[in-house]
Amino acid sequence: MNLSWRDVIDILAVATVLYYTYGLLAETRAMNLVRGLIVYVLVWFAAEQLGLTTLSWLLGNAATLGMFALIVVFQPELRGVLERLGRGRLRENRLDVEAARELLRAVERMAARRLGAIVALERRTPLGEYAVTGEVLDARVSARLLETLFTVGTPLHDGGAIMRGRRLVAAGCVFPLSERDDLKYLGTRHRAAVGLSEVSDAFVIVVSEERGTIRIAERGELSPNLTPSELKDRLREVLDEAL
Ligand SMILES: Nc1ncnc2c1ncn2[C@@H]1O[C@H](COP(=O)(O)OP(=O)(O)OP(=O)(O)O)[C@@H](O)[C@H]1O
Repeated sequence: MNLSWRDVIDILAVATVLYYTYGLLAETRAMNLVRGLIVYVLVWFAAEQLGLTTLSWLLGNAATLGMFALIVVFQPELRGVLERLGRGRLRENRLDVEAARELLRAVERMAARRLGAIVALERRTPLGEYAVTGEVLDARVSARLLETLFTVGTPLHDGGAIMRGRRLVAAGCVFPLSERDDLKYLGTRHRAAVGLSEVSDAFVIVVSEERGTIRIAERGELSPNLTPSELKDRLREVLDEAL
């Protein structure tokens, strides 16, 4: 078989598309779907090969209907992927050192003042669908801005804030609550932090109004109480640079 330069370009292009598609889907709920689809296709293929006509007819027709259902169910993810493609940014949003320092300063002060707060750092999973549940700000992050936003009695203090890189995207946002039974003893602020980290790869910082504690929710897990310097260490993982 002759391999022409066209084939080489073709193979490289397909590999690139698959690589970026994986990068976009990894850590989102769409990844479970991809695994499910692979099993579905394997069963369908086996049914065809074994001549199980009724089963393969059923799976074939269900697949056509299923495509429409998937577009409806995963509309937020699809929109997020297209938005990212449009912005030409397929990579993770990196926090910069300056924004991280401002964030740390704000969290430390809010914990000391017992201002309840919840700040989500967007990474690969787009959080645009949650940003629009609050007030879209698109402001440069500063400690004073964050502290002001979470001051009790102000219109935006209820709900969570979302950071994308060095920008404060929105505040007063409603995050999904975790349904985990073992977290039912927690209040809604902490359950919302865990809930958002279950459906995305966001790094969510929660300051408790009652206790003045700082905790992080990531990948569906809530950390124990952290000191500001422990939070700084954990932030390095998101930052990937010295703080
Ligand atoms: N779905 C949500 N998304 C974002 N923020 C939320 C959500 N639900 C509640 N909150 C925030 O949590 C606050 C209520 O916190 P609550 O006391 O129930 O929780 P908590 O986890 O015990 O927090 P704290 O320790 O600060 O009291 C609300 O005023 C609101 O600001």
